[in-house]
Amino acid sequence: MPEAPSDVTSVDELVSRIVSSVSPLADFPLPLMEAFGMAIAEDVVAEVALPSFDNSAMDGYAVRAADVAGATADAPVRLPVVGEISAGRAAHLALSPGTAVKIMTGAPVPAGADTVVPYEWTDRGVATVRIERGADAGANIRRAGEAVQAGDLVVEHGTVLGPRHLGLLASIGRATVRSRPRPRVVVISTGSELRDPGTPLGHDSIYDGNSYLLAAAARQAGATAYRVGIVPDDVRSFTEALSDQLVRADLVITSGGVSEGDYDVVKEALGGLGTVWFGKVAMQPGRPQGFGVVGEDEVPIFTLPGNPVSAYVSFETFVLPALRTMMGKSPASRPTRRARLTEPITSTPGKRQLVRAVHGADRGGAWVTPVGGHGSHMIGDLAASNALVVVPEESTGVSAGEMVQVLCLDEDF
Ligand SMILES: Nc1nc2c(c(=O)[nH]1)N[C@H]1C(S)=C(S)[C@@H](COP(=O)(O)OP(=O)(O)OC[C@H]3O[C@@H](n4cnc5c(N)ncnc54)[C@H](O)[C@@H]3O)O[C@H]1N2
Ligand code: MOO
Repeated sequence: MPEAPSDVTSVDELVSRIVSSVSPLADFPLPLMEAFGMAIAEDVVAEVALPSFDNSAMDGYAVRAADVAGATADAPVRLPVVGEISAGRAAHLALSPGTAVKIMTGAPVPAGADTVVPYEWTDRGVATVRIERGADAGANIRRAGEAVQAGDLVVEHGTVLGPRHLGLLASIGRATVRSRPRPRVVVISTGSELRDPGTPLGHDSIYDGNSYLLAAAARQAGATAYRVGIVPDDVRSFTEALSDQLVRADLVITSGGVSEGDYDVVKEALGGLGTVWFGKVAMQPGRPQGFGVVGEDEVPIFTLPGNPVSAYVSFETFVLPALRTMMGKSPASRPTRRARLTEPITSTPGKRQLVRAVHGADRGGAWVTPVGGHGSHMIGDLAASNALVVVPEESTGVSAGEMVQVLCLDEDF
């Protein structure tokens, strides 16, 4: 039966509430490697040109093109070698007409030279060199400013820094760049039935998979994750654990204890504060949700449902946009891609369904195949999937062969 609209919040409404209520973290200068994967919060203008001086592209001899013009194996040119310049050990040499200077790749071209003859065209002579082929003026010389000019805008505000950006920033001499830091995310699992992996299980206990699932998802999103682990279904223990953790948190994620049970500790502990909303979202899985702020610093908190698939899908739908907003990354939510559905999906109208699936591509284009069943405890299916098919709220089902919207979970964006 479709939900009564007054009872439930739509996914889009909650996402936009979340995105508009979290703020980007303050930016500050970060050492380059710490800024890897983060959005830069400044426009970077090169203060130096690259290359910063004319330099050789080859190991060989710096000469004047006119002096070697017409050289052949049968009619070689012989020039005295008057010096040697290697990269990083360059004397200020000037080349006189009719002479050669040995030069290594990257070394500054001496004044007076206008070309470099590679070793391969010579006898590699030390005192004199026999040159068997001429070189055009300008050949094998990398000109100052050819790669980047001083004053060029090299990295734009908002760019997510990857290896190539870091290489360029270091090359123009930047040791730090203004960037927003990684949000510090604290992950707390609630449930008296939970045990740590590696410890014995009782007949009614289960291992805490969620804190690993969620901490890893937070890390994959670019955050620093602190996995606090298990807190039992006891309001005092939960409140203590939460207030202990708030000092190091930019964002808190809890799992479990938010539905209608008699021991739903998260709801009980936070429900009275008035700063955390609890409700139902028109989404499957991930119906019970909570979002708000806690503590003096008003740290955003997401109280995700305990079923593992629900917790993960809720992270993807609600926490990821918040983290990306904090990091200054855009878009906040993962963009969907279109793919051809290979098997039918049934759906009840009134809620958005996010179906675990495997996504791939062949010569016919992108395809997506649902994995497993609907149950939000089916973690095996979750691990076997790499995508979620988004079945819209109004849909009554999708037939095989139709095009659908897909979230590709392991793709960077
Ligand atoms: N009467 C109702 N019952 C339930 C409703 C409802 O509307 N009315 N909603 C169901 C839905 S949908 C979900 S989702 C769950 C959410 O429950 P909670 O968030 O309160 O979570 P728990 O009850 O604590 O646990 C649910 C389930 O997940 C397992 N779990 C919990 N934590 C972990 C963990 N860290 N690692 C692995 N598995 C975990 C737990 O053992 C339970 O099996 O509520 C439904 N009930
Ligand atoms: O919504 Mo619960 O998240 O169906 O399993």
